[in-house]
Amino acid sequence: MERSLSMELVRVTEAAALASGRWMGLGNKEEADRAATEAMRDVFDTIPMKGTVVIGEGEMDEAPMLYIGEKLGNGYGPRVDVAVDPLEGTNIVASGQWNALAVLAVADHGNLLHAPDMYMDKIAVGPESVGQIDIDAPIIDNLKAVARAKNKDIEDLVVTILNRERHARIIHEIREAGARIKLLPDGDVAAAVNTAFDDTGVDLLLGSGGAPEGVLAAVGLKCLGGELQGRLLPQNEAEEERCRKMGIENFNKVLLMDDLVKGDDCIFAATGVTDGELLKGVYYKGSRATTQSLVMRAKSGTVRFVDGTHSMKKKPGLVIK
Ligand SMILES: O=P(O)(O)OC[C@H]1O[C@](O)(COP(=O)(O)O)[C@@H](O)[C@@H]1O
Repeated sequence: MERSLSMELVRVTEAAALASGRWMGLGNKEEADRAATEAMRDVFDTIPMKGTVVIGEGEMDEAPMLYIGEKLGNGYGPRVDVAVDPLEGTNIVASGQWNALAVLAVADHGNLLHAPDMYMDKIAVGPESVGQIDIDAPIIDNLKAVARAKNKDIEDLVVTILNRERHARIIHEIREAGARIKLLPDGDVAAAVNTAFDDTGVDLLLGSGGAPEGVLAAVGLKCLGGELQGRLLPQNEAEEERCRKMGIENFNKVLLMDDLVKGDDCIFAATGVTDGELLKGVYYKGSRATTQSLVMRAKSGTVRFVDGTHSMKKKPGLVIK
């Protein structure tokens, strides 16, 4: 993949963030998501690539755009697989909370896990703790290993986990071990990526969230030299069947980094929609708006933060609401 593709792709997440940020706090997650999806779709067609959506807004009959199998790009660049979440954290935007992102990942054709839309158990850490975690080990062992790797006491660690009833046992075990916790209302892609940045103050992500989000986070962590381990959690026979349809026979298998995204020819791009620990959200002032994005390429290991100032007058399609 050409390295210039990363800078092109950040325009896609910027557009989705600019469109959906307008819906912050308005209590309408569907419209916020629709705005992000339409804006993302429009810009994709200007990007020099032959892309196919492998993680998107749903199957062809469920989603009008960015559906699995949809072709993206202007047809002239590399053949790539694309994972998108135009608005990661629809409820976050609707209620004006933290860490909503417009996010995508691109990898060489055939290199992204075609993760079905179901839960995935996850453990994610930044570079210092790579090789130290084990999704099958007791929580306390993982906490001890990460504390050792980061030269911290367990009491110094901060674990992020979605604030869900299904996580009651894990939360109890983390508290028993003495580590601190950040309970998230939503948004475990940002939370996973945050583990790779000291400034965010977050050491580990634990618990289950969306499987598509797990693949997106794995690409982000691959670019940052971190690690995510996952395991699909089909809840019923229909979900097991969906795994098989996506080519996943052994859904109990622990998914390691190379199962989630093969090789290192992959790009991750995200733009903040609402403020987060890592990225600022969209700010509007008159006819201008500012964005902050993160764009990274695993092959080169380059991590870029991109601040954008946009003239909304020149992007009339984005003055949505
Ligand atoms: O809300 P659930 O069912 O626990 O699902 C968790 C998933 O939902 C999210 O919090 C937000 O997803 P949406 O943007 O689709 O609302 C993800 O970050 C996370 O992986």
